[in-house]
Amino acid sequence: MFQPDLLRGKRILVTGGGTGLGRAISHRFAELGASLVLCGRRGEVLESTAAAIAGETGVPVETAVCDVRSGEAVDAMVERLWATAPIDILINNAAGNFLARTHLLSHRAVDAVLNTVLHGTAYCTIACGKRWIEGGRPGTVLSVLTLSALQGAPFTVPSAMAKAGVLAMTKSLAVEWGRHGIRLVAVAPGPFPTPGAWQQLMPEDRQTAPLARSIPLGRYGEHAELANLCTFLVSDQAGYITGEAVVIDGGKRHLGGAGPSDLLEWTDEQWGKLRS
Ligand SMILES: CCCCCCCCCCC/C=C/C(=O)SCCNC(=O)CCNC(=O)[C@H](O)C(C)(C)COP(=O)(O)OP(=O)(O)OC[C@H]1O[C@@H](n2cnc3c(N)ncnc32)[C@H](O)[C@@H]1OP(=O)(O)O
Ligand SMILES: NC(=O)C1=CN([C@@H]2O[C@H](COP(=O)(O)OP(=O)(O)OC[C@H]3O[C@@H](n4cnc5c(N)ncnc54)[C@H](OP(=O)(O)O)[C@@H]3O)[C@@H](O)[C@H]2O)C=CC1
Repeated sequence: MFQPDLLRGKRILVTGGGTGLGRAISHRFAELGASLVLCGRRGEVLESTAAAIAGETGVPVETAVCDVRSGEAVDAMVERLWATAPIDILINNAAGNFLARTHLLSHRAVDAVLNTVLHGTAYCTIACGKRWIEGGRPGTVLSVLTLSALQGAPFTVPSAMAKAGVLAMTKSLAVEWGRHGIRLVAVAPGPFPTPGAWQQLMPEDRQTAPLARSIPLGRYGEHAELANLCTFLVSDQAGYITGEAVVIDGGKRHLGGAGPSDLLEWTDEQWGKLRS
């Protein structure tokens, strides 16, 4: 589907690259020749993923233990990485989220999500952006949003707020940094099962709802589908796309326009009865 060397020569930093979607995206980048740096808080998780990806693809995979909630830690990580070679592409994927009734959230609970998703993304983006601009180098930032950035999401309000902020950053910096050859793009996925997201957001009680009610294509996303979209967006083939967020959700976002979703499961008999 892609040229096998599409990302050769690109050095890519993936936050949250040790697990879930970050891992799947990283794996695809490596298959296409990119060299990788995977960042996260847990060194052993990063090492295990890096070894697996390097073993399967033969490309170098570095790791960087860093809590993106700390601006100082992010600056130190990026400074250290740049000392070896500049990063060409940043993937803002690290996130925290949980289901909760918003009026009961403590300040620390709100901060745990906002600091990771909104502040962490800003710290990583600015740390790379300033080095690209000062060094006269082009760069690309891809941020992983959620559908909630576009349409809100009850019971995961700090995440929706933070991701909406990241979308605003994407559009704003596309304009401010465009003349430096820096592109900012985003993806807004619907549900893609991962252990991390399912543990936080899909308790057993929620897993019985029929998929067809909430996703027009009737299935969850596959990791490879998201990874391929990200690959295209960060590649030079997408060099004229900036400030955009691409939704990848099996049509979930448009369900509201289809009317009440229970109608999707009506039988011919039910429709016949209505007509008569
Ligand atoms: C077809 C049907 C569709 C259904 C939809 C399916 C889902 C679709 C996907 C939607 C989009 C997904 C977005 C995602 O981001 S998924 C990513 C999930 N991954 C993670 O969250 C991994 C990282 N997460 C964490 O590290 C933690 O969860 C946390 C964010 C909480 C941060 O951890 P940390 O160790 O720093 O924080 P603490 O545990 O010390 O907690 C800090 C305060 O937060 C309070 N807290 C924690 N959890 C909860 C909770 N569940 N409810 C309320 N409050 C919570 C905690 O008590 C601390 O506050 P206090 O000190 O005041 O007690
Ligand atoms: N799965 C889904 O259905 C959807 C996911 N998304 C988005 O996709 C991305 C990946 O989610 P997913 O793979 O499902 O979930 P995961 O829980 O697997 O991924 C979250 C990653 O972020 C890292 N991380 C969390 N907090 C920090 C921090 N403070 N500093 C550095 N790294 C951190 C975690 O590693 P560690 O704990 O070691 O730090 C982990 O690798 C997120 O941005 C999420 O919002 C969007 C829509 C749908």
